[in-house]
Amino acid sequence: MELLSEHACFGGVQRFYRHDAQAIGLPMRFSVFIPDTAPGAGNTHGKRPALFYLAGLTCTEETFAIKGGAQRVAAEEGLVLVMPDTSPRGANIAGETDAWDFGAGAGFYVDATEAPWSSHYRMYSYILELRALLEQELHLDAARTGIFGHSMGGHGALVLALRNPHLFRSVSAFAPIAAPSQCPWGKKAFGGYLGSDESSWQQYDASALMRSLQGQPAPFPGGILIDQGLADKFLEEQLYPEVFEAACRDAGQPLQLRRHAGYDHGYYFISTFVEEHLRFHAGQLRGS
Ligand SMILES: N[C@@H](CCC(=O)N[C@@H](CSC=O)C(=O)NCC(=O)O)C(=O)O
Repeated sequence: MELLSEHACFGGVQRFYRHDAQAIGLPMRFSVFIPDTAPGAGNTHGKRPALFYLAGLTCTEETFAIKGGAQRVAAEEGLVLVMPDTSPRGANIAGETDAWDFGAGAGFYVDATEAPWSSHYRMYSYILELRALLEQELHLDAARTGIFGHSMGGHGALVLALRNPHLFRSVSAFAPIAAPSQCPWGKKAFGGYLGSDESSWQQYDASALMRSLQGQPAPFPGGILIDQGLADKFLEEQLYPEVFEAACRDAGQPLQLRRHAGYDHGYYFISTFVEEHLRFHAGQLRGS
């Protein structure tokens, strides 16, 4: 891991790194907030609880660090924040930067199976690789790691958590793309990255995954938290929180889906409710 820059922040440090990502086959950037750099500070047996944040379309490893306003509460709760980039960069695939909702900045946290994307666009595996890397390098506590995200990153967080509840103990989202197989963003991304066989899309669709869990114990008995603004211009066409809500109800998965009048899709909305997400995760991760 190459440290690119670091900045003192709320008694801890906000860092930016680059590393060679095996899943991607290219260098990737990510940022971390470490609440206290003293060895063993504020954590158990020298291991730090951590929270991954997956950002949305057009974002980078900087977006949440700059706009989310999360570091003060993360410092109070002793949580490491991990903020990966949202796609491979510099894959040099024709058309990669033609659209803001597909290609660069729009990796959708899936492992592409369709050429030419399949050579580098493997963001699902990349997040798991980064988690394992930082467990070693930053002494993250494997047993106390949570995940959250926004929009495309909310979709990624829900999918990564639902498929790996043994790796992520808590999950929440802001305005997630909750049923991507059914919306234009998801159809475009899944069609391009995974091909036209929609059965292969279901493994990356949080609502489909939740439906498949009916009859099994709820993977997150402490609940899933979702905040959604009602003035969000993408709500009706792209997000479908009600589909995920119904799937949770049918599967017996506790869900707090909070609908907020007047809030849109952007970082003013996220920064308003981010403290409650951090406290929610800290509470879940503190349990045994
Ligand atoms: N360029 C788009 C708007 C793109 C956008 O709103 N991106 C969101 C995530 S959307 C789903 O993943 C975002 O987080 N943007 C970063 C920010 O700083 O707000 C358009 O023209 O509408």
